[in-house]
Amino acid sequence: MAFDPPPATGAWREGAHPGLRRWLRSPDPLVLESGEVLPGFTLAYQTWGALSPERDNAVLVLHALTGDSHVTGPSQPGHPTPGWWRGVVGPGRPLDPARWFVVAPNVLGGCQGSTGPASTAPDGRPWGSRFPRLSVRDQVAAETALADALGVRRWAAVLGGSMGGMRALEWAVSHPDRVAALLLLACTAAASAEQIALAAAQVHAITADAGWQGGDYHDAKPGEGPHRGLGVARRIAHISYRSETELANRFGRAAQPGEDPATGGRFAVESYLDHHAAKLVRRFDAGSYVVLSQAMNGHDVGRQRGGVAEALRRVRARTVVAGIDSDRLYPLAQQAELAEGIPTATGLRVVRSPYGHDAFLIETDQVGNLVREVLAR
Ligand SMILES: CC(=O)SCCNC(=O)CCNC(=O)[C@H](O)C(C)(C)COP(=O)(O)OP(=O)(O)OC[C@H]1O[C@@H](n2cnc3c(N)ncnc32)[C@H](O)[C@@H]1OP(=O)(O)O
Ligand SMILES: N[C@@H](CCO)C(=O)O
Repeated sequence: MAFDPPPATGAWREGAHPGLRRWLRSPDPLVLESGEVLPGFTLAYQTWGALSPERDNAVLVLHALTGDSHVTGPSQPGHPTPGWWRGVVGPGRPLDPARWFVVAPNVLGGCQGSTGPASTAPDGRPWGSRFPRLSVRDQVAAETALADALGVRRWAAVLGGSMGGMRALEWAVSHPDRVAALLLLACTAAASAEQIALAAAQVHAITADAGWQGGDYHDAKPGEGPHRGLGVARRIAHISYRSETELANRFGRAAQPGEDPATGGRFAVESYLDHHAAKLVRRFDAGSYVVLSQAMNGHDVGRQRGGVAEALRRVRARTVVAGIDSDRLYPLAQQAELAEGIPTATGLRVVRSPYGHDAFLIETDQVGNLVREVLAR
């Protein structure tokens, strides 16, 4: 991918990729929940603002499945999409870098600078199929190392939506003393049967593509990787990210202009999904998609902690939990469970939107108000 991690060395190393990304390489082996060991790892990250002398203004922003460290600002070299929360983070916005030190890492297992299946293993070849299975806890363990390296003892707030919300929750449960405030958006305490099923179907779409080559396609010529499978996965996923009502109102049974479904042409909604599939295939690694999907499927904050209710009781952060009224992928009942189970939660906030799960990226006014609420001391 565009930002392959630097080679391992015996010490912490820090540097910058082209564009705005920085990276930090841990020399320490990361013992994973599975018992496997990752021999050192790199996390790419971006920051905005400066850490205060008291070190009390750091905010960790955690991205969703196909997001990355580029939270705000225009597109940058090697990355075609502008910041995914540009309406929330920036001068004059709810998370203003004049006041807050905003830190956004690319998740472990990702493909925008952090160690993942497309990265180079110590033997000089891509990890590919040899990349170990990760859990959300492993990803947070890597982020803990980043916090230590940046000198952040306690986050003023940890914010996350969807997969980012899983990591935010895991931070607050595994390190209650390191998270002062918490925003959990459109996420869950444990992946449900339906979420696992949908993600598993997406993983099968990728691994059934001949271009997958057992996961060892990273040296293949351009166009010979599992791009068709990744495109099918994105189509399935994108349907779940939007609401039935939105799709009905927006596209209905309309044909794509210039095409006739009766003679082999596409419906407009098909063309829309084709567009999103093509966009993702251009910017995302299929191996990362599989690793991250499996990590989300394994998410259960109560595992080996006496169950979800017991785990949620560990949280000490001032917590705002919010869901989206039209989210069919992460339905409101899941956020209600979080709001009821976290002793320091202020109840359940509901984002009103026709857009479904993706509203956590689209409804920036409502999300911005939630961020303000979390940051108010
Ligand atoms: C937390 C994270 O970081 S997650 C990462 C977030 N970013 C992404 O996932 C990028 C992919 N995009 C998305 O998921 C969503 O589009 C969002 C949430 C970012 C934005 O949603 P919206 O603003 O509602 O965009 P929408 O889903 O309507 O898509 C608009 C695109 O569809 C295209 N489109 C609309 N109708 C059609 C059609 N009939 N045929 C083909 N394309 C179509 C538009 O031209 C537009 O293209 P562009 O994005 O290349 O300019
Ligand atoms: N559109 C988001 C939804 C998943 O939360 C993404 O691609 O990451």
